[in-house]
Amino acid sequence: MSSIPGFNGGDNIEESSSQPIEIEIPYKAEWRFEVPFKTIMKLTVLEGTGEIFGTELPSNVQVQFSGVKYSVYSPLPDGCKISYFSVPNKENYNISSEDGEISEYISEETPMEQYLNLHFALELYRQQATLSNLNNSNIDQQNSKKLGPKVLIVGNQQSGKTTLAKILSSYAYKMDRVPILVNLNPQDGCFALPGSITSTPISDSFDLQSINGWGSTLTSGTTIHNPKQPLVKNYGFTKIQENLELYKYQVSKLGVATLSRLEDDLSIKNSGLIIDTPGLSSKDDFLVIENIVSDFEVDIIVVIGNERLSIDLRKKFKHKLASSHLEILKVHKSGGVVELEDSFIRKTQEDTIKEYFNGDYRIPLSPFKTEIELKNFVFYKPVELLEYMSSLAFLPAGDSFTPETSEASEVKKEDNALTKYYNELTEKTSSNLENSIIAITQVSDNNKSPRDLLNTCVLGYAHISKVDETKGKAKILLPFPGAFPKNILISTNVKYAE
Ligand SMILES: Nc1ncnc2c1ncn2[C@@H]1O[C@H](COP(=O)(O)OP(=O)(O)OP(=O)(O)O)[C@@H](O)[C@H]1O
Repeated sequence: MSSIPGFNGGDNIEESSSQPIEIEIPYKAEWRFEVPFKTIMKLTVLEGTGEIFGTELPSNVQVQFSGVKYSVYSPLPDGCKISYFSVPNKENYNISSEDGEISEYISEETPMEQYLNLHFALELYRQQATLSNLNNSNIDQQNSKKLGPKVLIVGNQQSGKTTLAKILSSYAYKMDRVPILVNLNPQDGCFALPGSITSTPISDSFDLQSINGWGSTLTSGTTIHNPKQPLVKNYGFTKIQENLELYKYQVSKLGVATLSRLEDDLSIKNSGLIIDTPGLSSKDDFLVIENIVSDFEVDIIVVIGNERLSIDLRKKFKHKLASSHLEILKVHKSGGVVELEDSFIRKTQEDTIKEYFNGDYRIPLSPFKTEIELKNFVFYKPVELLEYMSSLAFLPAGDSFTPETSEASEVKKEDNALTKYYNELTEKTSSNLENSIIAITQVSDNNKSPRDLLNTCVLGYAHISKVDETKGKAKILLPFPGAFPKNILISTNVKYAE
């Protein structure tokens, strides 16, 4: 690994841009680089073709990155020549835990060819689906696959799952497909904010320069890239263990909605799904994997670099494998995958939230600040399951088994349906609300049906920056101007300070 000559550590921030460096990336090799948050790398492809996780970089156009660990792959025999230099990122210059140097190296050992072969195998299934949907009346209904492949990517934490999901969806898009990318890792904000799970038809290339490299969300104003229309379910935490029941519930609802989206649109139907997951690799996680397989009618599981997991999954799903309802494939983990520190993940989450409200250097947005009267709004909060379990421990023995008459018990059952998922916030205090990301649901605030609240999608997000308990008011930030909808709001456990 080398560092950039000429980068002087910030003694003179204004003048410390480095000398440009040119790199020749040989055919089928990748140039891996890490840019700290306190540095901006400005990169230009001078000759040939270079792609970052399947998305081609424009030729002779400068792009910039900060706080990323990426690689430029050279897919064509002409190779790829790039030039880059760095400047300090003044916004992040005070991060003391990292040094400002870019690290980089060229690797010829990359699994990209294997990933490309996997893409072509998936493309064959897409062609079959396309053909069978063209001739739908004449073909043997039983044997023809009418949907594109529904691919689930699993593996250890930080094994390159998201990267593979990016590569497969980018390559599919390049072949004029519109796969739905499903993100089931609430740690990432994929066309939404962290704390959500999403499914998004990919009808455009990813915007590499945006945070996480996905692209714009549906916020205000025009955007450089065609904004995607994600289906967003709120989970409210960034780790699935915090309320596994709520997570599984939301995954299953997202599955239903995604499969019906698939049926609605022929090009999506032919293209199928690519599902990214959080690290699910131990036997305890098998139930979650099993749920996802059935919720999304998965027909291909791709295991990244974990032989034991792929063997265990084969045992688990032996009936589905025997009846050809499922295939399990194993691919190599890339040597370029980096283990991310918690502080890096947290900073990326903060930047995702910031970009949602404020845009980026290309299109700055002007978020809308307003004040609301708390008593006019209904807030719920996702339950931390551990908290819920300990509250149950205080119940007098036998209470929950008291028999009840049918009508009253139905009403109670409906009320109870929510208790392990969401609680209504009766005290709208600063400790409950300040610095929280608020998910705006589609449910109007006079609808108190627990099921509707559980089944709703997220319309958008707001941020509460200040709560004045004495006045009963809160300062709120919205990505768009206009009246704040009187819908039920969910105060998530995702925190952000402006
Ligand atoms: N070939 C590569 N070269 C350089 N960096 C890479 C490469 N592949 C992946 N990375 C980086 O490694 C980090 C981890 O990869 P990724 O997010 O794909 O893993 P993951 O399995 O999805 O992680 P998680 O379990 O946290 O969801 C990311 O910052 C990613 O950009």
